[in-house]
Amino acid sequence: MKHTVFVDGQEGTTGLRIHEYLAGRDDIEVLRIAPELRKDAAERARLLNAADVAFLCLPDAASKEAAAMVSNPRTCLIDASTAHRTAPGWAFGLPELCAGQREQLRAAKRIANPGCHASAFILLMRPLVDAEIVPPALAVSATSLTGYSGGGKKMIEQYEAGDDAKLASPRPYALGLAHKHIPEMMAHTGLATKPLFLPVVGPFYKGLSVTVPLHLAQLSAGASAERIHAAFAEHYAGERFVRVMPLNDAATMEHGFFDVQGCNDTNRVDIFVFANGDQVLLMARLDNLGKGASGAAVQSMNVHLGVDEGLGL
Ligand SMILES: NC(=O)C1=CN([C@@H]2O[C@H](COP(=O)(O)OP(=O)(O)OC[C@H]3O[C@@H](n4cnc5c(N)ncnc54)[C@H](OP(=O)(O)O)[C@@H]3O)[C@@H](O)[C@H]2O)C=CC1
Ligand SMILES: CC(=O)N[C@@H](CCC(=O)OP(=O)(O)O)C(=O)O
Repeated sequence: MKHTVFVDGQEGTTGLRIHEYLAGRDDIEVLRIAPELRKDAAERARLLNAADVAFLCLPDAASKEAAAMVSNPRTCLIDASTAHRTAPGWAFGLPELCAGQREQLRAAKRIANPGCHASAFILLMRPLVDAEIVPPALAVSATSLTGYSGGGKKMIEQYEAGDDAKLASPRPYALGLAHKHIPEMMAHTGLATKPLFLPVVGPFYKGLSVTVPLHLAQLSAGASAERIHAAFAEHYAGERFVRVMPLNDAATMEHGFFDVQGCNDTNRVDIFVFANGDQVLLMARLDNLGKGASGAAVQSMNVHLGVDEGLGL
């Protein structure tokens, strides 16, 4: 029997991408809302409760509203918004987070998909906190470079209108140092000090990389670039969607520039460690619409349904 799937927010950036991933799957029957009813509460509630899996690809407030509409105990919600990522009763949709995460996603009926910046940051920091290389109290800084599709339909329209010269250069934002991903970055890494996080949006459609600079002297005794790299290799051994690149990746070093778009059109995360003496640079890159959003949501659905985790990805 096919699993029924509904995407609430089917016309949005992440919703459309999820539909692309689901197209061609013969184990899934997609329920579609009539375009003129896509904001009609009663029709949304009917479809949410008819689905085995419902993706919420909505602004935070509408996601909370949708979650409150579900009374069918069989419906599994996978929320792409920020609304539930640290909420009690919601599992975090990052199968690679730690041992036991897949079992949680298999059992959960409420799954919160990680934010795009947060996915990359957490995948860098969690293994190092778990391996006791990064002390949980460490004050960490991170920068993220992201394509403009991360800002959804409105930002895409601004960039594609092509009439604002200011958009031609990279734009740092969240200068209030309170980006909405910080709570999940702390909750799912175990870092006790609020990271200083600076995102930068650039004039390209998609692709994202988070960079975390570290000084070995600030880390636990015995920390080295080799130990950091080994901790990643061990944590992600056997993970099909995480690729730990060689220490000081020769191809990137030779080229001299980092390719932020190198994971585009994949569900993959690439992890890099660059080091020189006491200084280490950690980088994780992903497609913000792939592993940063819609790909991750489909991956979590696959884990929940107990089918091949890479189906459709
Ligand atoms: N883009 C990205 O890279 C990522 C996005 N996310 C998150 O995923 C969620 C969706 O983002 P994204 O797809 O980019 O956003 P978009 O703005 O592209 O799409 C959101 C969609 O939701 C629709 N919508 C708004 N309110 C309602 C409502 N009350 N009922 C039904 N539909 C509604 C909008 O309708 P209309 O078309 O009329 O505007 C729009 O089609 C957000 O919470 C976002 O923060 C998460 C990770 C990455
Ligand atoms: C370029 C841009 O604006 N990106 C968005 C993040 C997109 C994302 O991951 O989204 P959610 O947490 O909303 O799900 C931002 O930084 O707010």
